[in-house]
Amino acid sequence: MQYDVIIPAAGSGKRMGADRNKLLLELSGKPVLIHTLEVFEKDDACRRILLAIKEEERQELESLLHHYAITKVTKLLTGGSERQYSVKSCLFESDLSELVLVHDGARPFIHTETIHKLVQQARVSGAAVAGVKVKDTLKRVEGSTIVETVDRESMVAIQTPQAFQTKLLQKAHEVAAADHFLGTDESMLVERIGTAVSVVEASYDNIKLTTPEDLLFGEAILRYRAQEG
Ligand SMILES: Nc1ccn([C@@H]2O[C@H](COP(=O)(O)OP(=O)(O)OP(=O)(O)O)[C@@H](O)[C@H]2O)c(=O)n1
Ligand SMILES: C[C@](O)(CO)[C@H](O)COP(=O)(O)O
Repeated sequence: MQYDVIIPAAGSGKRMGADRNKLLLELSGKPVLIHTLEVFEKDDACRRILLAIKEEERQELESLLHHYAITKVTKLLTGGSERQYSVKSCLFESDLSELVLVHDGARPFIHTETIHKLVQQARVSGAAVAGVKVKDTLKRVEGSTIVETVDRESMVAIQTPQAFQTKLLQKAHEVAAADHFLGTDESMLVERIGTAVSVVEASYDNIKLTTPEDLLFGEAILRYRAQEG
């Protein structure tokens, strides 16, 4: 089944501590965002990519898209001050596919296999998100004091992509806006309107490049994949 993907890329990367949007930093000589876009460019099931950007980066991004022959980005939309607003800026475009994925520009290592599992699941149940089992022991704290140990068997660490029937995600965003609710992912918005969201097991290497050491992990993932072919 074909899908459209919304890629929020309008952040500033404060936790990365670089002097520019972290998506423009290079991994193995190529901007992070291009690594992410290439996954969807190569996936035949992806019909088009809607990119939320910062206006001041429009020119630079347009020339990168041209240079790396990314043809599926049909529109660069102006993002917002929060990730949720950036996603929303793309979500009400005309002629969206029945199924829409949201994927962070900052997660360049997503596997096509995971994308297809999500599409398949969302087609059946309406909403499916990528996640992995938690590996660490989890504790709830107050200040620096442990209050309890959380049962990790029932915990997953949620990633993107997150796949939804488009009308469902549009409704979830409209309700969130009316309630002035701000979430850290799309699933939260869908959960709060009472729709069940399925989790599809993804990969530990689908990391989000967030803090400086993630760039080292990212280089290692690319080296490993190059060796593996
Ligand atoms: N106002 C925002 C904030 C974030 N994003 C995007 O959402 C994704 C995930 O966000 P995050 O990793 O938090 O990126 P930043 O907001 O850039 O990082 P930070 O919170 O450290 O500033 C990134 O692709 C980022 O570009 C966005 O489109 N618009
Ligand atoms: C959407 C997300 O990637 C799921 O793990 C994550 O919540 C985004 O985090 P952010 O740092 O709040 O943008």
